[in-house]
Amino acid sequence: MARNKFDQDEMLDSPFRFSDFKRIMVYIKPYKKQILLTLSTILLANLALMLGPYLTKIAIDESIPNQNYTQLIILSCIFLFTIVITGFCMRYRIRTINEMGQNILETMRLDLFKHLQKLPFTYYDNRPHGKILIRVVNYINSLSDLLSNGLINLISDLISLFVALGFMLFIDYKLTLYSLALIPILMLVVWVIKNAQRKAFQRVSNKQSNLNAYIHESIAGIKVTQSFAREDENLMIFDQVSNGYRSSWMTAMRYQFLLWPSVHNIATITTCLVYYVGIRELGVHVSTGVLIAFIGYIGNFWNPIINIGTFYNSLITGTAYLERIFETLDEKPDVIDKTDAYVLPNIKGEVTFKNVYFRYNSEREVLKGIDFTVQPGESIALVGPTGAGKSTIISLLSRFYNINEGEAKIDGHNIADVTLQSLRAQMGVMLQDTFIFSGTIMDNIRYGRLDATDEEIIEASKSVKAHDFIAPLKDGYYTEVKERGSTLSAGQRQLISFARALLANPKILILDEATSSIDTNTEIALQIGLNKLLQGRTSFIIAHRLSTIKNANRIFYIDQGIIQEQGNHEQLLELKGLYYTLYHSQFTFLKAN
Ligand SMILES: Nc1ncnc2c1ncn2[C@@H]1O[C@H](COP(=O)(O)OP(=O)(O)OP(=O)(O)O)[C@@H](O)[C@H]1O
Repeated sequence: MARNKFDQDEMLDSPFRFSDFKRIMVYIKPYKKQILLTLSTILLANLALMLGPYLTKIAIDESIPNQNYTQLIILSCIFLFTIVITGFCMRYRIRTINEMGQNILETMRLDLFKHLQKLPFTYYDNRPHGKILIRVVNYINSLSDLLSNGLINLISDLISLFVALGFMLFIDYKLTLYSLALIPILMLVVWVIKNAQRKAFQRVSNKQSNLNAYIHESIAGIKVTQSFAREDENLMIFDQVSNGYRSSWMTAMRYQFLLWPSVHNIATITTCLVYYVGIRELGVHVSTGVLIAFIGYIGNFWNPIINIGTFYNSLITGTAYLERIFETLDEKPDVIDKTDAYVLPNIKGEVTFKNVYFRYNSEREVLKGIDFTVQPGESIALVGPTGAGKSTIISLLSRFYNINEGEAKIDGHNIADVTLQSLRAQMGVMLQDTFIFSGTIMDNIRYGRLDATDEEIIEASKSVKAHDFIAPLKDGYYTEVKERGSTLSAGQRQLISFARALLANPKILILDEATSSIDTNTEIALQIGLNKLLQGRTSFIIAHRLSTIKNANRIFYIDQGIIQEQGNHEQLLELKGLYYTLYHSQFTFLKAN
């Protein structure tokens, strides 16, 4: 899959089908009891509310003409009682519905986050992170109304509608038929605009996602933007993306507002029709009380229909978000445990790659037949030009991606056959882009081994020379660092990640450009600690600095996805091949500087 960009609409893998509402039921099911209870209170409130016009009819047609004041007082008391009941029911309903809605959203958000944590690197490689973020935060929040109020309101409105209809039929069935005369027209309007409205909201969700992706990317790259004074250019791009969102929204609203006036106009025309017929028949077939009560019921009949129209609109909007949420949940993690995966026993650290081929996407082979065996405790330096495939080799060893052909084994266990957890738990990995999380320095080092004591953390930090800069800080190891470690220098971030990788006491240590931003003096000191630490561990070190490379037991010179040369420093120099050229070009460069 080609990488999606902020200005590219995402294609939907499978559009939302209305049968997918069954999936939502999974989230709603645990609240069956609350829903039933809420619906009962709604029914009670409706019955109480509907009694009002009927009481008015009795008062007008019987109590007032007969001057029956006792009956009038009783009717007033019953009316008052119905108002109190309605009030209590409404209060219960609002509280329960909101609580339930938020619980449903929380579960959904949790499921989504849980799933995102399992998705492979390829998923994140292929789309802007802003487009993932918007699904967990905005899209889920946008469903709030639909899943809480929306659904209950729909049922409640349907109840109101049928209760009102029942009362209307009971009072005068002819007037009731007049009230329903224009319903088919309303249904026709909904049917005609349905598809266009749905497409319009899919577009809105896409444009909103694009906007989010651009904002996310712009914030992440703000330092580069300001360094290159690209603000005006970026503002123009932002304006375009934002304008795309605005116009998609306006189009969607146009469809939405087609429905609203249709419902309102039909409601008004129907009420006029009932007035017209009612007044014409007044005194013949229809009494004043019946007409007044009927007009009351017409309101109670059309209000739910108007509300259902609103629900329908939010359903269409919500569907555009739901299909994106379900799409993410349906994304199959391809790097997963096999059904019969077993726990990798404690390893010694022998690593074998057998004829490994790999490509990130179908276009180009990045590794072409990588073959090697590394003995436990051996340290391997991977060198070679940029883009040669060095990081890819170590990504495969941690099984961040699945190998396309060939196999990788640790102590004879194929890494594809063991559980990911047991595999990764025995490796200390320090990737090229060191990541620092918000929290204290202590939290950051402890990240990979939560049960590590403070002493162990300090010891690991001392080994990698991180202690030297942490100790003098005002709060030492408890110094708060910001997200991505923006308050630390690049070298300091590397030292923290280094300590983090070591703390796990791994049998296999993977260091990708671990020391590239560390000054030479610190690196020399670090090297002494590192040599000690590497003893008894298998290590793969990607480095461009010769000092780090020279100390390795073996050096693999990688180019174009192939191990072109291997051996120790002296052997490779004697070979007078690619490594020799690299060494001499660096050496000459260093001397010249
Ligand atoms: N996530 C990815 N998706 C697609 N292609 C990738 C991805 N990561 C790397 N590549 C491509 O694979 C090739 C090998 O990349 P790799 O990162 O392994 O190189 P490297 O030898 O570690 O380079 P460097 O020394 O610059 O870090 C490169 O051509 C790169 O463009």
